[in-house]
Amino acid sequence: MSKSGLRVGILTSGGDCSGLNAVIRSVAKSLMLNQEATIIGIKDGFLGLIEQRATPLTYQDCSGILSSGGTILGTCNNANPFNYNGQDVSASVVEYYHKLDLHALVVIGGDGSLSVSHLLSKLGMNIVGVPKTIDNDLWGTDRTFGFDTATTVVTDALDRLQTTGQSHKRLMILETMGRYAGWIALHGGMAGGADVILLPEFPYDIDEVARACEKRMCEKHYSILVVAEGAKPKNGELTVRERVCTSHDPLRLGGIAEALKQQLAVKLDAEIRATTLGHIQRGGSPSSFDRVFATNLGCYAASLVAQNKFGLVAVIQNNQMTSLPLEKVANKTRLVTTDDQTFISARALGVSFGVVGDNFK
Ligand SMILES: Nc1ncnc2c1ncn2[C@@H]1O[C@H](COP(=O)(O)OP(=O)(O)O)[C@@H](O)[C@H]1O
Ligand SMILES: O=P(O)(O)OC[C@H]1O[C@](O)(COP(=O)(O)O)[C@@H](O)[C@@H]1O
Ligand SMILES: [Mg+2]
Repeated sequence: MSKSGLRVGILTSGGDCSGLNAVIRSVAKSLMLNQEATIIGIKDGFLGLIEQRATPLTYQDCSGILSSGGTILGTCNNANPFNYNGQDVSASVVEYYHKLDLHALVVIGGDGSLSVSHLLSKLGMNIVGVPKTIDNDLWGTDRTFGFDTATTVVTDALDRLQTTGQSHKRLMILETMGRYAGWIALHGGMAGGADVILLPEFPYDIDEVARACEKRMCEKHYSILVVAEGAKPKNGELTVRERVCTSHDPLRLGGIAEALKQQLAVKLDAEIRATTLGHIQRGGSPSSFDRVFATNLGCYAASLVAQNKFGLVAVIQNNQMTSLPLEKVANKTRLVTTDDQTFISARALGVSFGVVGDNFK
């Protein structure tokens, strides 16, 4: 046991993203170095708490992982302690937390995981949350780590699609992730110079999309369209890739790029190719921005633990680290709005969102 006797658990939950290991390293090293804490790694998110799988992390375990993608702890996006195969196993999760003799638990997760964390903290667990997701859709924080890396992947893909699209004079469609939020498509699309960006927040009019593509094809003989996986036509449905019935939100989105290609093919006299980036956006080494940001978040979360401040989420607001109560963040998401500066810039540059006039709603 460490001199201070402080025992802190850590877990990663929900879809992985680049920078998870940077947070684990930062939380663990700063608590070990400054509080002489013992760090207990919980395996596979909340599943590890349910199935009682945890192991101490040594300083060495947390070294050399800053640049690696994924999570050394594993993760899970369908293990809800309040509904695990139809049963509420939250009491045994709390019991296991006490059995591990934890002073606190750091949960690195997205909207779903932070909602679970809020419920567990109401049952007496000392929890500090660290927001993660490539989707950048968490309420209360200006951004999440993993997002910069994901948009960098989108940008690289668009640069590549541009050269091949230009050579063949084609309309190139790229589908990004993001669930019901358009942040990845908006930022990736802007960084990659897209002509048309379709977001979940603003259902598109297919004739307007066709008009915008045709205009660009006439002007420069090729065009780039970015579509978020959660985008849908006006009065239309989401495009669903699969259903994970054990998940709190069973829908897995995907396939809109191919669907759009079919819809546009009958309206345009142009060759069209569709690409879906998928999990490439989630994997691999974090960008330098995400490494530093994730490290800062981890250190801040560790400082909250050291000060016995629990039931909180470490966030960034106006470039300052601060914290918010879990209950404020739980069950909320942050979507693109028309007053977002990147959206405003896109409109000023003539990017089409497939919406007629100013009919954004
Ligand atoms: N609103 C919610 N209330 C309770 N549990 C939830 C809620 N949303 C998701 N969960 C559970 O939280 C875990 C992670 O959720 P998920 O949405 O996959 O990831 P993320 O934390 O990245 O949003 C899963 O075990 C899921 O069953
Ligand atoms: O890996 P899965 O289960 O296919 O889930 C895909 C979803 O996870 C994400 O990559 C990340 O979402 P979360 O951060 O909320 O887990 C979404 O963009 C995407 O819709
Ligand atoms: Mg989520």
